[in-house]
Amino acid sequence: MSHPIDWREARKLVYAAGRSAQLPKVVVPLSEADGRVLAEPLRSRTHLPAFPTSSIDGWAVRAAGPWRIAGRVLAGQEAPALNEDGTAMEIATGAMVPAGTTAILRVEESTERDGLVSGEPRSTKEWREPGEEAQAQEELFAAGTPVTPGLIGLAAACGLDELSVTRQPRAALLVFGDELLTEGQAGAGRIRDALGPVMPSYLERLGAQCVHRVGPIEDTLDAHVSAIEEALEADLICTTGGTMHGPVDHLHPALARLGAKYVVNTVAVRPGFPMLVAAITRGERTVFLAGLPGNPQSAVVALVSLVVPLLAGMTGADEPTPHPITLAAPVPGRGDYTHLALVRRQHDSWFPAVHVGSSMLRGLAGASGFAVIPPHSQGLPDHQVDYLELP
Ligand SMILES: Nc1nc2c(c(=O)[nH]1)N[C@H]1C(S)=C(S)[C@@H](COP(=O)(O)OP(=O)(O)OC[C@H]3O[C@@H](n4cnc5c(N)ncnc54)[C@H](O)[C@@H]3O)O[C@H]1N2
Ligand code: MOO
Repeated sequence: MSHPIDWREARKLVYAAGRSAQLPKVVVPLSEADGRVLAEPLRSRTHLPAFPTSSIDGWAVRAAGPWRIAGRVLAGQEAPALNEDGTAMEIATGAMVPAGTTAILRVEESTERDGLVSGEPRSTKEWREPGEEAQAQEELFAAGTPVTPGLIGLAAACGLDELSVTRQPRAALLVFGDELLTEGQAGAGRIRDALGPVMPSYLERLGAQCVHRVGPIEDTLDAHVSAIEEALEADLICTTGGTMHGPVDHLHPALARLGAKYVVNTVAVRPGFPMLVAAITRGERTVFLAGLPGNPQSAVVALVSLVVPLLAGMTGADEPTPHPITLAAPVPGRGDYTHLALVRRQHDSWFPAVHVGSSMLRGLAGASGFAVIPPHSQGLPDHQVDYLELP
C-alpha cells in the first residue's frame, strides 16, 4: 500500500492538477450563470449609474426658489434640460436628472401653489452621479470569482447579457459493492447504498452536473473497468468503495489497467485515508477519478478533502482554504494523521458531533462541517481550529 501523504499537501496537489487541466470557457446567458466561475474579468459596459439618477421623489430645481413648474420626468424617460433659473421639474426616484439641476427638493418637504413650488432642499446631494458605483470598462471582479446571484444582478446592471465562465464540470458517480441494496431494508448481510443518494446532491452543490450514475457495480475487475470506461465522457468520475486491498477491492487494479496516473494515493487523514485522485488521459482530454472510500462518512471526508479543491482547480476558482472556528469542547487528535472531526454549530460555538464512526451518517446528517485537527495536536475548548463547511 502506498505511503499516506500529508492532508494539506494532498489538497495542494489535487488543486494544481485540476488547474493544469482547467475546463474551457463558455459564454452563457445570465440566467444560466449561477454557481459557475468567471473565466474572464467582469467589466462594466457603462458607467454605473449610466446617467445622473434621482434618489428621491420631488422636484429638480434650478437656482433659488420659488420655482415655476416646467414639466415632469419619470424613471425611464430621457430628461429635458432645466434651462432657466427659478424653474423646477417634477421628478421620480430613478429618473434621469435634468441638465441644469442645482438641487432636488423632497416632495414631502415642498409646497406647491399656483404653479409655483417652494421649500428648502437639503444640503446633501439627492442624486447619484454617473460612475459613482463603477466606471465604464472598470474591472469589478477577476477571473476565478464564483458567480453568485448578487454578481449576476450586478452584471445585468452593468449592461451585460452573458458571462464568460468555465464550463460546468460533468461528473459521474460509480458505486461499487455487491452488498448494496438500492431499496428495501438491510439484513442477511446486505445494506442499503447510502452514497448513491448522497453524492449527486453534494456534487451539484459544488457546481458540477451529475451526468452519469451507475451502481451498485458488480465486484469484479472487468465490471469496474467497463464502468469506468463508460463514464469517461465525464470530466470527473467519483467512485465509492473498493479503495483498499481486500479480496473484492478492484479500484487500484482497474486504474492500472486503464493506464491511470495517481495524483494522490492515500492521505494521512482520519477517517478516510484510502482516498485517492487519479488522472486518465484520453487524447487531449484529462478525466479525473476521485476514489472515495466505501465507509459513508469517509467518502464525505474524501469529498471535502480532495473533490472540493479538485473542482476548484478545474473551474479556475481560487484554492479553497479552511477558515477558523472556535471549539466549545475538546476534540481529540489522531496522532500522525490529520483528524477531520464532525462538528455542529450552536450560535457562535462549535461542538463535536456524536455518532461519528466512519461507517455512520447519523452524526454527519446533523453536522455543519469538519474541524481540522492537524497531526500531533488536539482541539481545545476556546481555541481556534480550521473548519471546512459541508457543501
Ligand atoms: N485490513 C484493513 N482493512 C481495512 C482498513 C485497513 O486499514 N486495513 N481500513 C478500513 C478503512 S479505514 C476504510 S475507509 C475502508 C475502505 O474500504 P473501501 O474503500 O475498500 O470500501 P469497501 O471495502 O467497499 O467498503 C467499506 C465499508 O463501507 C460499506 N459501503 C461501501 N459502499 C457503501 C455505500 N455505497 N453505502 C453504504 N455503505 C457502503 C461497505 O459495506 C463496508 O462496510 O476499509 C477498511 N478496511
Ligand atoms: O479511514 Mo476509514 O476511512 O476510517 O473509515
